[in-house]
Amino acid sequence: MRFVKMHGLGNDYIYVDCTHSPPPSKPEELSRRISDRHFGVGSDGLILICPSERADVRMRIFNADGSEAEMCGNGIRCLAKYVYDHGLVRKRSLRVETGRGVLEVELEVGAEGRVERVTVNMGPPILRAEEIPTTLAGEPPREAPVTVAGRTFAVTAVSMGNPHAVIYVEPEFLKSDSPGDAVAEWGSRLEVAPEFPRRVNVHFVQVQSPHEVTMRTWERGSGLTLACGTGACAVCVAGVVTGRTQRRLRAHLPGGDLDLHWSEADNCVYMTGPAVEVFEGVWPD
Ligand SMILES: N[C@H](CCC[C@H](N)C(=O)O)C(=O)O
Repeated sequence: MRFVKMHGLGNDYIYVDCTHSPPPSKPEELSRRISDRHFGVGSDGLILICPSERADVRMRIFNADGSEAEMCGNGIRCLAKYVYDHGLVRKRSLRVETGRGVLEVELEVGAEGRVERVTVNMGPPILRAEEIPTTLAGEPPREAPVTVAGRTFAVTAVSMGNPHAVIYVEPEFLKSDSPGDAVAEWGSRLEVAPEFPRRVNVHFVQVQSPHEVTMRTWERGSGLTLACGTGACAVCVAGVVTGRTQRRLRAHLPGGDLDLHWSEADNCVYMTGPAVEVFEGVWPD
């Protein structure tokens, strides 16, 4: 099976072009095996590029643990780059079918004729607790207490098609060495908190200014990642509903920066960032 390795700010996935060949029979199992960073290729998960009857192309995304997610922000930017650069769809405005519906994507093509940066209309945030889903109260739940292993966190919950828990922290919490990694220790516990019946992506955020944050992520189904596109969108929304940051936001993630805008005009969240193709390979069938 031919694959392409791509990443968005170091959030790396294995991409399989299924537009002219049948998809893998067991994508959940394939994602677990191919994502393993020692016994497989190594990635945060698997993304299938599929035909669509509603859009130019369809994206299916599987986390490293094999669970299928509704949406992936870094993934959709790379998928759009792939279909343009590889000549599948030579348009600079694309429509991509995802688990949360059809999304509009705008491509920025560089001097060599390849896509370098992508802007995605990620759609409106989902704020009703039962749609996130969460048992926390609020629309959305704002800085609501969630206790895991005896420690209570103030959680703002938002969905971008997939569920997100946003927690504002002091700078030292984000350091990955002092001692051990608090993001991994507490993110892994919060991921499976009973308040989130479908688990949750967990983001720890330090506010620099009303237009700038630093964040680190523990992803549902993949653990620590260098960036999370839907998570950065959720952080943009959480900042507005908690009054901590503005509708235009730059998020500094370990893998780099994303620019977010939660538009007042259409209630949609726009995300802009890079997409990189690293190498092609063949996985034994
Ligand atoms: N782990 C996520 C899917 C990947 C999202 C992330 N990589 C992004 O860039 O949005 C979930 O289970 O909802």
